[in-house]
Amino acid sequence: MTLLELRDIEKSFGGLRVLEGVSMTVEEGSIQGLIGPNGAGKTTLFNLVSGLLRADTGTIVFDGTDITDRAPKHIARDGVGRTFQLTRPYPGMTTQDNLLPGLVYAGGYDRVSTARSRALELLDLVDLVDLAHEESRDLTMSEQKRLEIARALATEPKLLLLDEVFAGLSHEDVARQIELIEGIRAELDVTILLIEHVMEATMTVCDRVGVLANGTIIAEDVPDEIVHDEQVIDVYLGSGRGEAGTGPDSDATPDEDVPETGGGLDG
Ligand SMILES: Nc1ncnc2c1ncn2[C@@H]1O[C@H](COP(=O)(O)OP(=O)(O)OP(=O)(O)O)[C@@H](O)[C@H]1O
Repeated sequence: MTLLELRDIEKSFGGLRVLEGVSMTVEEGSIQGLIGPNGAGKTTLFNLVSGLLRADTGTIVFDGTDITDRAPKHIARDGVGRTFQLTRPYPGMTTQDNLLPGLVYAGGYDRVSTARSRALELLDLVDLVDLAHEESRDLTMSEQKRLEIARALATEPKLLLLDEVFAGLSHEDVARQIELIEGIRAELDVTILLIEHVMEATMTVCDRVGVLANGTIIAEDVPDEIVHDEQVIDVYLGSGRGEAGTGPDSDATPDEDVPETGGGLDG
C-alpha cells in the first residue's frame, strides 16, 4: 500500500525553480532513499511534506489524505515525523525532557508521567537511555543524531523523514546507525524516507532509492540498479561506478566531518 504520494510537485524560490514536476511514492513498511546533488531540492521536498513550505502546484497525499495545504502541527499529528540536518536539541533540557514536547503535542500522550516513561522506551531504542538525565548539549555529535531521531519518533509517526542522519559519523557509528534504522522499522512498524549523501549506508539500508536531479526524479529503483544507472552516475555518483561508498562523501575518512550543505529552512 502506498503511504505517501507526491504528484507533480513544483516549487520555486523567487526566480529559482527547484522542483519542476516531482512525482514519487513511498510504500508502507519500506525504507526508501532519496539522493541527488547538493541543492537538488531534497530538503525542500521534506519541508513540503512536513508542511514547513507550501508547494506552488501539485498534490501530496499521506495515508489516503490530501495534506498539501495542511499546517505542520496537523501533519505531525497525522503521523509524519522528521529530523533536521542540523540537530537542535532544546537547550538546557535533559535528553529525556527533549522528547516530551513531541510526545505531548503530537504523539498523543496527554499525561506527562506516561510521556516520561515513553521517552525512556524511545531512548532505549536509540541506545541513549543511560544518558536520559544528561543535559542534551553535553551529548556527542553521534549521540545528538540519535536524540534527533528519538525526538522525531516521539511524535509517534507512521512515516519518518530522516535528513542526513549519517553525515559526519565515523564508519563505526554509520554501522550502528544502520542497525538502529533497521531496528526502528522492525520494532515500531514505521515507514522511512531518508535523504542521504553517504552512499554506503544508503545502498545498505534502503529497499529502493529515488534520485532527484534537475528538478525531477530521474531514476527510482532498487539500490543495485541505481548504482549502475548511467544517468545517475553522470549527474551524481561520478566515476566510482557501482561501488558501495561512492558519491560525494566517499573520500571522507573515519571521524571526518562530512560537510553540512544546502540551504532550506534547516540548512
Ligand atoms: N527557504 C528558501 N529560500 C530560498 N531558497 C531556498 C530555500 N530553501 C532552499 N532554497 C534553495 O533551493 C535549492 C535546493 O535546496 P535544498 O536544501 O532543498 O537542496 P538539497 O538537495 O537538500 O541540498 P543538500 O544535499 O546540499 O542538502 C538550493 O539552491 C537552496 O539554496
